[in-house]
Amino acid sequence: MVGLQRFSEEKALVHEFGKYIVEKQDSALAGNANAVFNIAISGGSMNEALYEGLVNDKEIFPHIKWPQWRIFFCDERLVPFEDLQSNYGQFKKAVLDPLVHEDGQLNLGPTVYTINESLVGGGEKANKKIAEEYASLLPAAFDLMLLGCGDDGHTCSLFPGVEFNYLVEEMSSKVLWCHNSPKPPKDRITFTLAVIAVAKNVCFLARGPSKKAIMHDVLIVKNSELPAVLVNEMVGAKVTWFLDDKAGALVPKNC
Ligand SMILES: O=C(O)[C@H](O)[C@@H](O)[C@H](O)[C@H](O)COP(=O)(O)O
Repeated sequence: MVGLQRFSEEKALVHEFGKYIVEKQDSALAGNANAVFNIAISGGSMNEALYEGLVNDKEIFPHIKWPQWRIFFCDERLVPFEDLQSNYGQFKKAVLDPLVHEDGQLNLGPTVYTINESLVGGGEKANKKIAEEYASLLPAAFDLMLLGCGDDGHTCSLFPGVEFNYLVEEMSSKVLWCHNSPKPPKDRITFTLAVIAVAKNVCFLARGPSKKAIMHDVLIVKNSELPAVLVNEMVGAKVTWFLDDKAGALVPKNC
């Protein structure tokens, strides 16, 4: 059974989302000054929530131990970092750049693990190498994984449909090259379910009316053809969903 947090106010949602992340940080770092917090993040609307809930929230910001953070991307588009489609590029603009001088001080940043940009555009062999190299950087288990859910039920770049079974069914590799993403760009890398399955905590964030139907399919119908449902089934009690009322309009509040 997954956890569900519901909000009618966006401000309350991002604040509680920030609090949840700090709680997971604190348990990862507890009692060990040399410990690190391994966190994996998704692209899209996640960036704005991370900025609002962590950097721009005056109550949360002082509790974040940025130098101990190790940040990875659950999926990445195989484009140069300055391309608007790059998840790292977007995260840098939305979170890392404002973080540097937030609160009138110099904040020593987290360590951020990107794909090897020098291999981008190198064709099939290079794309597979990007995935392999990225897999070799991953920790044995993430302390926290922050996921989004597309309107079609995809998460990371694990899409529903038989043509994507090669991604969803792979359990022996941690990161794969996705060569046929239905959302541009078609070339990406993605974590596999093998990485998600061993994460200590998994958190989904879904906001806005475009998520209404899919949230019903994921949380009520539990259609197991949807990758987001596979995550719920595999990770169970370690999963928490943060939903606003628009996304959760068809999900009863007490479910
Ligand atoms: O790179 C990506 O495309 C994302 O990592 C992807 O899995 C995202 O999380 C969902 O598409 C939801 O995105 P939104 O929250 O923007 O709807």
